[in-house]
Amino acid sequence: QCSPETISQMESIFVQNFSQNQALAPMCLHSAFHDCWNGCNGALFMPEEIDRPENAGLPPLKPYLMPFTSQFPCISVADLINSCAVTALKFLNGPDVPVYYGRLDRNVPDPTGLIPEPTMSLSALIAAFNAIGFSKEDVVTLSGAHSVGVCHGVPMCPGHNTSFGNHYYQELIEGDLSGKLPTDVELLEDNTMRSLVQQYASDNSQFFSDFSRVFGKYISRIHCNQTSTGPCPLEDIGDSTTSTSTSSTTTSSSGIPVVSSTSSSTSSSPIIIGSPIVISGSSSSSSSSSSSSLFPPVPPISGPISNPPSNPGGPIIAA
Ligand code: HEM
Ligand SMILES: [Ca+2]
Repeated sequence: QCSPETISQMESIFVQNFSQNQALAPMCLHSAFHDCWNGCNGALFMPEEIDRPENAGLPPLKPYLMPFTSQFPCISVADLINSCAVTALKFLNGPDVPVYYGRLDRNVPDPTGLIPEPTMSLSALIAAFNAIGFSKEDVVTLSGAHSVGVCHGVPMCPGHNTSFGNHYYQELIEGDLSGKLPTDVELLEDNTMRSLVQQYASDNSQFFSDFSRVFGKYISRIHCNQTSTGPCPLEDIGDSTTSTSTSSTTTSSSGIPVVSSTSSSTSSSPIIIGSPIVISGSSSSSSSSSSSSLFPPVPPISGPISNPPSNPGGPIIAA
């Protein structure tokens, strides 16, 4: 297990890299959502998992984060993902989220088809979260993560997507639906959920404290067969994931609909704006050939941003 000093060393590397590439911090936050759905176990980066359509947008994170495990052998992949996520949240001006270290990695991919699809109905979305112990209010809270980042290159909160905050809820209320997912817009369909959207829209500190609590709970979800000092709320699932959940529904892979205009019409085809893959030539520095993959080509956020992404030209991994 890493010392607090090592953890903070890692976090300062994250922060340095976040400021060099705008796409990175939202990706880290997104990755914790995906790794922890079936338990924070690092399996997200297994080859069988990362390339699944449900993980679209996340593959560039793997070659960025994995080298940390050789630089800092004390950290598990699962802890690395969560460390990056909570550091990202702070970097993006979001709240502090309690995080502990000591998760163990699992060498079996999680079942496919568990992560909620952006096209699912509100009732299916609520049911999916209920099944893992989260209320419909929690769905409203967690969805606020879409105040940052992009969906297939489209800013989720255009003009505001580099800062975590309640502008997401304000845009929903105001009917400014550009860049929103169908599941975002659906939060207005249910009275209870809509009133929480309204509360958050007018009270950022309530949003922050709820997000900190609910996301903190979410990233503490590990399996009980992992010897960890942290919370352990999930049942032991053993280590033989047979082909369970055959979930036929992996369809929407390439076609995630994003609400494109301020009207409520959804476009039937995916909107992919610009966002060319910029290869950050890891030009100079540290001889080793592997260093070129340390900072991967992550797509820049298109649309208005406060702070243009600069080409990092290679990783900054402090010795
Ligand atoms: C409620 C169900 C959710 C659905 C259906 C959903 C779906 C999606 C989709 C389709 C994307 C776009 C990925 C791409 O670029 O192709 C996305 C992005 C993102 N999601 Fe979610 N999400 C959900 C909940 C969450 C939660 C709970 C979090 C974290 C707390 C989260 C964090 C993010 C972030 C930060 C991004 C931006 C990623 C980036 O900029 O690279 N999402 N989500
Ligand atoms: Ca996982």
